[in-house]
Amino acid sequence: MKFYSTKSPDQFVDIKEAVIRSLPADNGLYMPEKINQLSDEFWASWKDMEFAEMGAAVVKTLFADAVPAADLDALVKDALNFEAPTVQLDETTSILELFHGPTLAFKDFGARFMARLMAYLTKDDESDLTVLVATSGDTGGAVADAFLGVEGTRVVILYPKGKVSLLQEKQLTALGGNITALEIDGSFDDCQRMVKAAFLNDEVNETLTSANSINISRLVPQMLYYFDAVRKAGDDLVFVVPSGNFGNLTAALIATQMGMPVKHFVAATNANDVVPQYLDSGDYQPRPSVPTISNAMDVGAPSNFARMEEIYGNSWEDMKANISGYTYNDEQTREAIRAVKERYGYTIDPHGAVGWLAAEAWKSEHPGDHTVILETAHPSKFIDIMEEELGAGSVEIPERLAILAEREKVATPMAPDEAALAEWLKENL
Ligand SMILES: N[C@@H](CCOP(=O)(O)O)C(=O)O
Repeated sequence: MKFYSTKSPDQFVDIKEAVIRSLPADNGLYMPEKINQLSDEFWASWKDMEFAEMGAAVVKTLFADAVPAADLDALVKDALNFEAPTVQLDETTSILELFHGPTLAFKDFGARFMARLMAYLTKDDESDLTVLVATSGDTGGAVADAFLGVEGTRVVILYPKGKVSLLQEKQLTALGGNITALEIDGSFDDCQRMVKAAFLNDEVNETLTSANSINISRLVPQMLYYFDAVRKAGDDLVFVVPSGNFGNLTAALIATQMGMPVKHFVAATNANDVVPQYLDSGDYQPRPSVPTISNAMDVGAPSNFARMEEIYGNSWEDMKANISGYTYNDEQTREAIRAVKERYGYTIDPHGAVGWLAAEAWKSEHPGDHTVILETAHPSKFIDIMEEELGAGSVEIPERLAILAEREKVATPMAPDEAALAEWLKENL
């Protein structure tokens, strides 16, 4: 199995180049040369397998001979040591809880697998690896946790000053060791732009690798919880995906290309609604992001839109036949947090609340459809918002997060400037 850049479909690289280099020199995104179909044998037994076993079967099919099957098997099973349970709110509404990993967000699936795959692919290399990552809230914490203490690696996290929650910030800045945080005086888009510029800068990119969803290996394990939900709840589901950089939805699209049955996808966004607007108009206009209470989705130029276009052969009509977009503001999100609690007794985080609103909107137009809302992070990560809406003490903070809350924040301030990052990398790597 080889990989090509969305901007150079005739040039191929091997898995090591795709995963470690992460961003092609032409600034496209890597895609597998071919999406392999799951076999009849898989479909005959997938419902009887353990989660990690089924996940390993899917990953082995997608990556084919790029990594020996026994090694991939071990990597996936070691990474996926937690579940993605489904909670049914009513007959047509389920929540897919993706926050049971170590940092309480869906990013743990991708980050844990990616860290293990990178270690495997570079085991014979002499030079150290610098993992550069931009975050609007959850990715940074998951990547830091996945690489913490891993010898020969250093993680450098860029996050937008004042635009992540207090507990998310502690996950980025309080671990110490091989984790360094850069606090950028700008937006997530500035962080993402600075990271991409560093990859294209030959003076600093030698040992850099990306842990954002521009890295194809981040997306692969994110397919697996969709498969799990389908095998538990049926093949006519409508997945409602709270979206920012669109890696989560892109992973689901790759899963459908491998043969996973699904009825429809709903992309739910906050005010950063570039993709829903595209789905409405056919006109893609990335623009600077605005801060919201569902901060992990504050993305104005979603990286994975290029992969989505590739999957649909640049056809707006085909994309909108499979994906519908809905968008909500903060006031509506706050109301939804209260409504879900009152109606179902369920505590939903601001990102899931945006998803719930979109699910309600979809069902008002398609009564009877079974919507599965991806709950991308644990509500305690947004404790201030949750307590404003549901009252003090309404959400318990799991111990692994509470411990970090007590630690000191350590971050280096930086201007939202590509040259400043390049200078810092030259001095510090
Ligand atoms: N939503 C993300 C932003 C980065 O997206 P990624 O999926 O490309 O890592 C976050 O929480 O940091």
